[in-house]
Amino acid sequence: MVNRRAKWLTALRTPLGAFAAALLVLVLVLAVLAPILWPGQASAVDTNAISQGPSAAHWAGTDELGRDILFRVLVATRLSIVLALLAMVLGVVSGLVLGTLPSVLPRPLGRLLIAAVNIAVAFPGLLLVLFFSVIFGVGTRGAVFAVGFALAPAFARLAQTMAASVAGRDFVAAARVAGVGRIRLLFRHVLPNIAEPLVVNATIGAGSALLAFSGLSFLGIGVQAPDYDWGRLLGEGLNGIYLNPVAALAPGVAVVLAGLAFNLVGETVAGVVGVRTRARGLGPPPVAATRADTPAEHEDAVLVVENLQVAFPGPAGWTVPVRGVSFSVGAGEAVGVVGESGSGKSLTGLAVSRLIEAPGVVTADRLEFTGRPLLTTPERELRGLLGTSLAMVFQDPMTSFNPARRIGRQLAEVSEQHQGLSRADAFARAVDRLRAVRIPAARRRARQYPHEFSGGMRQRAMIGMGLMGDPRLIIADEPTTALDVTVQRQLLRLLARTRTERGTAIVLISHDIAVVSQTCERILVMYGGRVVEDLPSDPGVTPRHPYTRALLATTLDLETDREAPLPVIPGRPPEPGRMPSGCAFAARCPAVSDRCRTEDPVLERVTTVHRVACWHPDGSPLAVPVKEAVTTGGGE
Ligand SMILES: Nc1ncnc2c1ncn2[C@@H]1O[C@H](COP(=O)(O)OP(=O)(O)OP(=O)(O)O)[C@@H](O)[C@H]1O
Repeated sequence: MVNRRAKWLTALRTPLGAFAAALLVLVLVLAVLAPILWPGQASAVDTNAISQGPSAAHWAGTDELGRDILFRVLVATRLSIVLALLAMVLGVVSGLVLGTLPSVLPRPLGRLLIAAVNIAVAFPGLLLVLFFSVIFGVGTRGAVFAVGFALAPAFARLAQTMAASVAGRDFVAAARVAGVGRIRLLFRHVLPNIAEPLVVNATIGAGSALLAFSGLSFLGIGVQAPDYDWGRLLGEGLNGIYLNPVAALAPGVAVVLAGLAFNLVGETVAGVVGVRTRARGLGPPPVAATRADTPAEHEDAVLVVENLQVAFPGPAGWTVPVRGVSFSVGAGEAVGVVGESGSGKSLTGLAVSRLIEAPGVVTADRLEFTGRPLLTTPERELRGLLGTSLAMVFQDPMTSFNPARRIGRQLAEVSEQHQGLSRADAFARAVDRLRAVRIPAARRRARQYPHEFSGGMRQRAMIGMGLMGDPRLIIADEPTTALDVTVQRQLLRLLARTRTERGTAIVLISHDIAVVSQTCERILVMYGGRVVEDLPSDPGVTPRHPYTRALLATTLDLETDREAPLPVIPGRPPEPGRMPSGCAFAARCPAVSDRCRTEDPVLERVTTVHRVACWHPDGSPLAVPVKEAVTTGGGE
């Protein structure tokens, strides 16, 4: 709620938002007050001042009965706006009914309705208005119906498309399974989720209704005398345009300004409800304080990350979910990144792959991949480098591929783009890579679409896509989370084999320390956007940070007592926007001291291969190394 209010205030503070709001308020105030304040002036006939041009007494001149045109334009605001709004409401309501009925009606009827709407949308709007005004007859009521129904097909189409996209979502399927009826489904689950874009379009639609209505009145088939709206005044003004051009100009300007007010307000509302918060007005992102973390050293590092920070603008200021992460990955090394949800693991992986989009801001003292600085290398060069040398495997195998393209072609695209291979050669290479990741009948499979692959096969194909180039590093972000244990094990084995065969380094991001310790020789433990421990998974090295020990203590194994309650780490990680000034883990740490609450520990070397960020790293260390503490999980 606070977020939404802050967004509105930010939108209103932009020049466009402020102008739109001021214009709309002016139009609405005039619509309410003008007919109350100046009814006499607008209808007073002055036979001594017939069809005059602008003068001190009549700023916009007079009409053929000597009535003051400016006052008439001001008084006509109410009727023009009310009729436009009525037509808009009619259009939105009938559009919504037409657009959502297909999801409630039996399928054949629904299809018929969709076809009818599609045909109606194909007609130009003006033609529809004229068609309906012939049906509903001349006059104000007929014009409201004509404009309203002419607007309906566009809204129906919009509602249909949006309702269809919501209807495919999991929560609607869940409600359906739970036995929720179609109509209830529509009102409870579908409509609330499409309301915001519809409101935005309705606001913009009011501008169109105003224009269409003025057009009808101008043609003489809308508002009839003695009533008058802007369209009618425009028509009358045009009759005497050689005597007094301002008589036509004044209502024309009114139509344009009011139409603009509705359209601009619609755009502003769209910005608030649909578009990401912009960084504007927040000031520059916070500069990462240089941390005294001891760098991890590698002579042959593929990846060097020093003091990496990722910040996002929010309504209440910048949030910094990754706050000074430093590590390096040696050639052919497998490094695991573990931590609870929200610790900044994925953002670290995305920042390295340059996949953090604006308004997110990535800064680092050093961010180098194969010796090339990622933050300063030009975009074109970077695309080539990352396209061939870095592979990314994401968590959700369903969404990793474009559902509309064959797998083989998607793989081949990499070689066509970056290695200049011909279409046929690139496809042959794709088949070869699918074979390398053990996809059976690779040639046939390459011609299939992603939905024809199982989850595990899709993940393999994703790794195959990474192998189209000559990857020096594979970043796999929770690659096995959506897979069952057997497939998970196969995939980890494939990653390990790729590493030994090709010397590819691997960064494996996972919340599961068991998975990571089986696959990687080094583990980075992240908490609150920082690396709190960097240790080998070797037997012989015992974890020192209380958080690493807590993570290990929550790992289940075959000997876990099934009767005892599941082990958990008490408390919750801090929100990125509410980091304490001391150690982020202090509130949950069993070994906490006063110093932990006020001073943030840096990552210090305890041995040549082990770094830890803790004021009390020696307090009751775990008796066993990570690999021994974890007795189950995917193995090679
Ligand atoms: N685009 C964004 N804008 C603002 N905050 C974001 C954005 N993306 C992520 N965050 C925040 O950054 C924090 C870290 O996110 P990240 O996805 O890196 O966590 P994670 O450790 O990978 O957790 P998980 O395992 O749940 O994916 C989270 O608290 C998240 O809310």
